[in-house]
Amino acid sequence: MADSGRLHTPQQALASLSNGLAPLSWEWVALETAGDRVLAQTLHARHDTPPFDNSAMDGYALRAEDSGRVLSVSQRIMAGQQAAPLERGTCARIFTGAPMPEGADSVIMQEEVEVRDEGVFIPAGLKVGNSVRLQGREITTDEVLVNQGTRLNSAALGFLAGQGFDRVPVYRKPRVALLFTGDELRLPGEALAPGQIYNGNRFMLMDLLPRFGAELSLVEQVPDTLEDMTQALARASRQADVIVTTGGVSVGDADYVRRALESLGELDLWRLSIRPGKPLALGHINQCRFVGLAGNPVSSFVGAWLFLRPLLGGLQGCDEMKALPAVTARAAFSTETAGRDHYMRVTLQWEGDSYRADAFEDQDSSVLRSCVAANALAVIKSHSRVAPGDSVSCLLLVS
Ligand SMILES: Nc1nc2c(c(=O)[nH]1)N[C@H]1C(S)=C(S)[C@@H](COP(=O)(O)OP(=O)(O)OC[C@H]3O[C@@H](n4cnc5c(N)ncnc54)[C@H](O)[C@@H]3O)O[C@H]1N2
Ligand code: MOO
Repeated sequence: MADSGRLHTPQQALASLSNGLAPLSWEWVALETAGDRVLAQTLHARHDTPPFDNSAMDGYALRAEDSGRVLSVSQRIMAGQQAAPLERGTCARIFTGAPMPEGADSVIMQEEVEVRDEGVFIPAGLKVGNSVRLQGREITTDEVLVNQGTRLNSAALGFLAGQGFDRVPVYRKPRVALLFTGDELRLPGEALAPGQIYNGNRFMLMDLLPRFGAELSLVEQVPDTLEDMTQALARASRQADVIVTTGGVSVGDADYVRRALESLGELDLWRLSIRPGKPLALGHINQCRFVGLAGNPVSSFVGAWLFLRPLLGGLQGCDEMKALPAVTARAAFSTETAGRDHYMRVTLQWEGDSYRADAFEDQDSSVLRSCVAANALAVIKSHSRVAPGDSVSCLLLVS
């Protein structure tokens, strides 16, 4: 049972989440579907890249020692063609990416030569290796290509394709059950009765969690009773790796989530010294992890970035997702914090030599509008003051 009297630090929450955290099983997937997946094995180069010496320019291939003379053109080599050995005392017309003919050791680009009736005049002083991309320049056979634990970005996909990989071993996506509490919630498209609101968190989290690698296995609205919540958690824990709830983790009369969790598994930690998102609850039901996000939309949004991203990253074997990248910016706002660290939603703009951080004026945890233009969270420590121009640390919201 978690100590309900004190507030925990975000570091304690992250430590609790990383307890026993290990990647799930892995699978082969087609390269075209592997974007943002995490590599489950280190891959090695199958061949040299580039696989043959080739020209970096459109021009003429020759022996550098022949420069300073007029050379006749003995062959023409396009990319994709095979070259014949270069005849002595001649040059070859060559194009970017075309294989170097055996015997040639340099390329001169066409803008630098003079084409005459009797041949091509090559100015003197050409250096061996000029404008030649040597075989294996990028990588050689058996060298490490991409390390296990790398999240495959677009460049990695192109690089792997360049090595002929058409499928790759990646960690399985964590299955996430997303449960919403709050009898006041309706779906867009339905009419609102007095007192009701639309379930914004549903759309926010259904978009955000897959960006962190989640596969949503269940998305459900749970009626605000202890029995319904207990049944929903039990069902979800049998099919998901992670259960995420929003709302119902504070101290209100309808806040059943913690009690339901404790009847089935364990509450590991509750309540953080942060704003927004104080009532965050962490726990588990058998092997299934539980993250209870506070219901206020901004609390859910910030909690997902700070805690679900590293958890889902850990389940996918991705160290890079342990922490958000940080930059220092100049505040374009003033604020004063009380007893909790404040994660303010800010818009960073590069101003030539530094970042400027603008904060949406209303930073209340119910105002999701404050997140719409935000690309970072400025972390303002408890009991501190920030004035315009002060340096603030900002966590970048990159998924
Ligand atoms: N007496 C106290 N009251 C509250 C405390 C406290 O310490 N003592 N903490 C406050 C803080 S801080 C937060 S944050 C909220 C979080 O409470 P819950 O996690 O129990 O969330 P709910 O009460 O269910 O909802 C809060 C708020 O958010 C709206 N909501 C909920 N779900 C959604 C959704 N899916 N989409 C859009 N909006 C949603 C809900 O209608 C409420 O307005 O508790 C404070 N209270
Ligand atoms: O912890 Mo709450 O999100 O500050 O309103």
